[in-house]
Amino acid sequence: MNHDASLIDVRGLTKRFGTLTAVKDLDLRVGPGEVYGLLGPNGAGKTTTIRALLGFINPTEGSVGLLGGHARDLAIRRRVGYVGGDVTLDRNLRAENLLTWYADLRGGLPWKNIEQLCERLGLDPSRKIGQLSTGNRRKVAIVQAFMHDPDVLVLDEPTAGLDPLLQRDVLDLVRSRRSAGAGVLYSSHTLPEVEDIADRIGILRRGVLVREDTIASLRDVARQRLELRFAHDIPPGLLDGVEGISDVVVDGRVARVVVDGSVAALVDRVAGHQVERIVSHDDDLEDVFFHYYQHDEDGDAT
Ligand SMILES: Nc1ncnc2c1ncn2[C@@H]1O[C@H](COP(=O)(O)OP(=O)(O)OP(=O)(O)O)[C@@H](O)[C@H]1O
Repeated sequence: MNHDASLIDVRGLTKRFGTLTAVKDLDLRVGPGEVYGLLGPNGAGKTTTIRALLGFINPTEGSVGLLGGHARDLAIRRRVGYVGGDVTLDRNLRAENLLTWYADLRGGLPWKNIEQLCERLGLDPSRKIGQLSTGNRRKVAIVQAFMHDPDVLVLDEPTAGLDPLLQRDVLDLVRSRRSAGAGVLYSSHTLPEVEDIADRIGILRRGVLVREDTIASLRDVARQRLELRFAHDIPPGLLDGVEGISDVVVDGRVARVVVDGSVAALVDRVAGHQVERIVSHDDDLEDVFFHYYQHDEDGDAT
């Protein structure tokens, strides 16, 4: 196992495509045994960062370090596992042939390792890639990324197209590598996907890392949306002036509110009014962005 302080070490990365700055002056480090969630809306620069890190494109400025070297060094590449956002695989190959090819690239691996991973994910490796469903093709990509117990994992939206059970399996695989000391860069659109697994997260917006923090701190800026369903029509004014709630919409027996912080005042107010059901939705990432940007006038990349 590697003992470098940072397994992933991006310094001052800027990538321009013509006049567009896709990533601007990005610093990002991932240490051993750490999962870093890289979040951002479409076009924020996540994939560009990853492509630069893996040496697929050259930085305009700055440097990208992997395992104390560069991804173009084959000895380093062999210790990295990568799942790309777009999985393009040769449709005529059988999954097992493709996986063997990847194993050979990495200096050969026991087929038993690959078989175990396929079993764990419920993938039949004798099928042709072209005959597999989108989710099963993604499993092939996941098997090749994890088959060699990599010291660094770079995962660009790895669970897109997978059902929730498989998403959980993938997260378990990530956890096992983390326990073994690997560093993981995990890009996603959504906070819920990474919040259970990431140790730290960074939010990219228009190529700029506008926030880097632990999940707990980030959650502080997320608000909670509640839907309360009453047994009877809601009395007029019932939800007026409740501390910490806003955006109140009352429609017959249903009220929708946004809660900032504690729900105590709201619960006190509706006590005795026969609330039958309360459904809670945490803010999704876009809402967190929105909320966050209200306090971040300088977070623009351009
Ligand atoms: N090869 C390229 N040539 C020109 N522009 C590019 C190229 N690659 C990316 N871009 C632009 O750079 C910006 C960042 O794109 P990138 O794919 O890194 O975002 P992303 O955060 O991964 O988005 P998504 O979540 O949609 O995959 C976008 O505006 C995109 O159009």
